[in-house]
Amino acid sequence: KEVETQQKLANVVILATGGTIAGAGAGAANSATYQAAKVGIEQLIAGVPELSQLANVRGEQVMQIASESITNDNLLQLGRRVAELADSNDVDGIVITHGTDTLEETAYFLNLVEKTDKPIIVVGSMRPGTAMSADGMLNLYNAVAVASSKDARGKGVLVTMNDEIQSGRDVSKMINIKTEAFKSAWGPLGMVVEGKSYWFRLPAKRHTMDSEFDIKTIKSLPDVEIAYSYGNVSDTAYKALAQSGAKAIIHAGTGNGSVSSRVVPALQALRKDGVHIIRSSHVNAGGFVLRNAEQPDDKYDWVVAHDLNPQKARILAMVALTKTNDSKELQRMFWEY
Ligand SMILES: NC(=O)C[C@H](N)C(=O)O
Repeated sequence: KEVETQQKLANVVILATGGTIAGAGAGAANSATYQAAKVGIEQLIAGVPELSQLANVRGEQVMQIASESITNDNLLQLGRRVAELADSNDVDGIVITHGTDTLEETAYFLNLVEKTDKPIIVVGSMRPGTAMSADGMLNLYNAVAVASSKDARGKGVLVTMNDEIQSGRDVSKMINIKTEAFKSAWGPLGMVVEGKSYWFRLPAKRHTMDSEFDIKTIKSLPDVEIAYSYGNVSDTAYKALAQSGAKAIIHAGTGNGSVSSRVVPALQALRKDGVHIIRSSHVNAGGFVLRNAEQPDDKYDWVVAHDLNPQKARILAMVALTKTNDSKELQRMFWEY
């Protein structure tokens, strides 16, 4: 009987990358002072014995780092391993444990490049496992629950934090000191309660199976950098980034991606030199940048990031530039993904 139940359970692989979910502090009161990426995957799995009721779970330690230190090479390495597992007949779902600082970037990257409809869930925690009211155990339990559910197939890469199921494309870390840290301007897709998922909406943008990008054909990612805008901003950072070899610069703009008159001439000149200028917004709750609003993008041959925040715009720009160097194609991709 027990063997029968075991066989009926989905096979879920947990790929561990580090972060606070694998963090450890000196004492239970240390919810914010701790070291990330300390605890190994076997210990994480052993810490949530209830996982075995949800799925046949096995773990792999892909890397062990805090997510602010993730490089493009790390992204490619992780993406390739996810693709291998997704191709395997004995894997039904994949969970990635990840630091929360760049979790939204990795989730969006995988959402663009993984050609599978199997559930891929990225999860982290805001408190280390050693702290009182640590959130990692339940977040991980929820991630495995969603990864093993048939309902989660074909919905793109998902993020389970704070009981919510978020689209990896839309979600962003909005605050760094609360467990209710991850939000999307367009709302969560669903909720996980006691290991069961409840869905309310679907992603509208192209992803995974419907994406024109494929991790298997991406050899490397081009250099795309971000320059932050504010009152009295100068053009120094933009010029320096271009000089160091950036193929595109994401303008992390004020308001609806507005550009200071002190910076406009430099950006026009950089575009003439072949660097793509992509206007996004760093407003907190979610930007919304439209073409030719604020700046004449058609005239300057610039691209707008629409609702993608600067760090997500960087991810799409890197992936898009592996396919095209045409600004009109880039803009199409920014509308579609
Ligand atoms: N909460 C966290 O996971 C933060 C940590 N710095 C990381 O991203 O790895």
